Amino acid sequence: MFRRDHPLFLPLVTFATLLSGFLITMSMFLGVRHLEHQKMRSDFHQSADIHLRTVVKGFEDMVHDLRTVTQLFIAVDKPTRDQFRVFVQPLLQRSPYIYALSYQRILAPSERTAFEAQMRKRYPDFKIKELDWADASAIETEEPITSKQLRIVDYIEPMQGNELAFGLDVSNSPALQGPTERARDTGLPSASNLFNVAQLRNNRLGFVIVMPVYRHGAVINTVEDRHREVVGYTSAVLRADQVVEKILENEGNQPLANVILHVYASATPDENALVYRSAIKPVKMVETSVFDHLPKWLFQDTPETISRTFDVAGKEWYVVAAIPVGRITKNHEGSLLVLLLGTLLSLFGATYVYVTGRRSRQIQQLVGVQSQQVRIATELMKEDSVARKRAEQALQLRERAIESSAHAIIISSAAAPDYAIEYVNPAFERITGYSAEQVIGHNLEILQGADIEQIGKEEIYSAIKEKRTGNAIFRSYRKDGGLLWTDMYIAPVKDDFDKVTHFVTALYDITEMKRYESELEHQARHDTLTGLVNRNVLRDRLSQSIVYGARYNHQVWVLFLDLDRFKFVNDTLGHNAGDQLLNKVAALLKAFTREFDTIARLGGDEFVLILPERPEETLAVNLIQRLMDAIAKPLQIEGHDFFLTCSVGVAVYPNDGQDPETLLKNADIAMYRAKEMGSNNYQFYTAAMNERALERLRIEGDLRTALERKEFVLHYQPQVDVRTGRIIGMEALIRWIHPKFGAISPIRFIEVAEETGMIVQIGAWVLRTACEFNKDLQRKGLGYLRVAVNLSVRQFYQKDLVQSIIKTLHDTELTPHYLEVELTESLVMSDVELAVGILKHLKSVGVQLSIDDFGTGYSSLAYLKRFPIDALKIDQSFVRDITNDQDDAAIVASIISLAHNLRLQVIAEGVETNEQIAFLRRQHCDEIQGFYFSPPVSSEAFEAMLREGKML
Ligand SMILES: Nc1nc2c(ncn2[C@@H]2O[C@@H]3COP(=O)(O)O[C@H]4[C@@H](O)[C@H](n5cnc6c(=O)[nH]c(N)nc65)O[C@@H]4COP(=O)(O)O[C@H]3[C@H]2O)c(=O)[nH]1
Repeated sequence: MFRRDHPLFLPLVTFATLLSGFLITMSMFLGVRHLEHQKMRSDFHQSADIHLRTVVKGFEDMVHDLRTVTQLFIAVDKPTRDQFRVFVQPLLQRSPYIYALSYQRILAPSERTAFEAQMRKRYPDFKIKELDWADASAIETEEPITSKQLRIVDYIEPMQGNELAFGLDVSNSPALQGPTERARDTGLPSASNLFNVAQLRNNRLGFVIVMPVYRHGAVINTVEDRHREVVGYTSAVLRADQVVEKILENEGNQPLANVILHVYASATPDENALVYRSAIKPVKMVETSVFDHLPKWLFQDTPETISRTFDVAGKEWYVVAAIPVGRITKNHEGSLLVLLLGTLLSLFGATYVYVTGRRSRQIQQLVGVQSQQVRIATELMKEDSVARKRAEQALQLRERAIESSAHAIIISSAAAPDYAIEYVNPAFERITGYSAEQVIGHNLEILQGADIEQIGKEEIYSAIKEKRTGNAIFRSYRKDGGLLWTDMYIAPVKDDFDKVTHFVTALYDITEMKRYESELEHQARHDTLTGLVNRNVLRDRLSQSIVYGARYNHQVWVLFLDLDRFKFVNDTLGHNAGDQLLNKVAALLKAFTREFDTIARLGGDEFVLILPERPEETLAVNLIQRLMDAIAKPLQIEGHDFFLTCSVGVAVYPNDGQDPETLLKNADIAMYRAKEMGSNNYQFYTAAMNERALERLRIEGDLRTALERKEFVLHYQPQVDVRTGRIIGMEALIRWIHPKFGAISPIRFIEVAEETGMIVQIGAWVLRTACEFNKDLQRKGLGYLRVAVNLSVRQFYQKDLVQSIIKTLHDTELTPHYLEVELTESLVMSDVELAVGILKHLKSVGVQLSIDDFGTGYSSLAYLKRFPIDALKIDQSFVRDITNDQDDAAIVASIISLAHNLRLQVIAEGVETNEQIAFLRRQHCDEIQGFYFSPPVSSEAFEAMLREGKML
């Protein structure tokens, strides 16, 4: 077009250099930027998904809690106010986002007066309240507004903060009408819209979920049955402005910095129904701007959103997560660097071309002599070669950048049908294990091996065909056959004539991410320690078994299995040993069950088995016994022999429940009953157990404060020397004087204290009080007696047991010799080596040691020799029949002679008659304790007995 000496030649060449430099830079910048954007999106989707799931799960748990409360009304006919309170308290603690749990009782107008009179017995000022629903804050008088059926908020917890709702007639509430009718007609939980809830002051918005309670035992088949039989509703009140925040807090999910979360109590994003917003700026759902016509990923500011609707007890809610608007530099350092370097190189190149061009022209003009042209030409050639060298260097730089990229980069020909690979970088060789020679000339499909049917293939082939960029995820395989998950990005490369000659492909190794993803999924369904399924899967499987059982008229057995004294293995040998034990039990259970049975671990030492009945295999009770026998076989852990037993509760579909929750709850109750019966036991669920379970709950709740409130006292039972007839010792026995239920036997609460760990404080109090009392008797000159104190399992394995006994003796100034520690036989036999060590330590302090309930456990006489003990206490079950059962008489006689051979003292417990004393005396028993001489008595009565010198 222009000759070299044309005035426009130089600017044009400079401009062309600059332009091509910019074009190359831009295309590299766009490519890298696209990859960065894809990564950012995938990170956002991952974290947003976690948040959305947490919110949805929180609402499901809330509905589940309400179902649990309703279960109380199904399980117990007309539960009392106190039962309700005890039952819901743990639920409220566990789910702090619930503002109140209540029971609304339906009353006919004629029952109103009687109901009020009944309530006044407990609440003297009680009146049914009516509310002007147009202005929820105004509570008005006792005159009824309507003569329709009433719905009174009868039980409500917690009372504090909900006083306004207590006794309120909610039958006229416009907000509750729809949900209540829906719940009544379906039997399912039903949520209201947002409205000004009465007890939430200052017109605060809230919503309520209600669930119907039908008459106990009613048969419900039709909607008419539901209308007739409904007697009330359970309900949960939630504060709109707190519920989501508390769910996130409760689940331990801190709001993520890179996600904005909005939750609406409506099916669409209605600002009036917005209940939660994690950032100040609202999320713009629709953005229209000039950028809409350009690819989205080019502009960082384009918001990403994920939204979904979910069900809250029959109401559709809407939740949206969005990515916050970020700085242009954030997450895009790579592309910006490419842009910067590219621009600099382009400018440098253009300047260089311009300067060299101008210089040569100047020379031309200056010399202007034909003869010098040769020299100038030579000069120019030299400079040209330098320029070429520089250009080569720039090219080498780019090549080196590709060579040192951490990700695999492949350049393949655009010629169909092979699209043969022409170049792979070292990262490709490292990631795939193929050398460049092994893949050059082949198609990229070499990486997929035989696994050719893959979803991403179509996208990549159409991108190649349409000559555009494409992205897909593939299961690829390394040369050694190992699975390699790859995220593949492909982009066309054009020549100077705009023709696509090659494709450049970037491969990201996402194997780790995929493994993590599948691990997460596995973890969500399995117990990490044992690999057994977890609670979520258990529910699904149980539902399936129930459907199967209903269709073929088969039973389904749900076994709730809890290991006895497992906590002590953990406490004494450490968690590692505990874990090994759980794994061994899991393996035992797996070996024991059939292919279609399900075994789940619920956490801790709790396992659940679902055993569906099959036509070829009916379920029989001896199955449970076999299972228990299998577990009872000795297990070797860290060189220790463990004799582990378990307690099993069984609930049977369809008799003991029709849904997974009820069956699991009832199997759990039955398991507790089995434990109460003395461990190593199984029990089938019966309706009566429910009452016991409630009582247990009550005891557990009150026991926490009993020590503070000084509700415990010690009674003392004398121990008498058979030869002299004198009192030589006493056993301290604890009594709980409950403010409401009166005296509660230790048999009923010691085990609960043991399980909850409260026994440690209670036991310390017993020890101190007994030592103080004994020292007091000595100071008063009433003799030097021995006081025996019972030690429970958990106390025995307590790390600082010996130190705390030494300290108590020191504080109370009692000589160690006058304290006797009683341990049960089964306690010391459970881990003989450990027990011998602790006993020796105790003995070194100077206290006396005795084995209680001797004869009931499985003592081996060989072991008995190794224990540094002073006395054996023969269990009262043998003593009871010594005068009329020859076997018992023989057992007692041999225990006495055995003990004497081992130089141990013998105390007979539960001695009630003169004949028994005569027998024991003949057998040379050393001491007796029992009602015949005296029952356990208060400290004052015991002191009086000593003063009057009572003798046998
Ligand atoms: N039928 C009959 N019974 C008699 C006779 N003489 C005494 N007894 C009762 O037999 C039990 C003896 O205590 P134990 O075997 O250690 O059994 C105790 C002990 O295992 C536990 N216990 C009591 N106090 C404590 C304590 O402070 N700490 C611990 N860890 N356990 C305690 O509770 C169990 C029951 O205690 P109690 O109800 O006080 O029951 C006491 C006592 O009242 C008799 O002639 N006939």
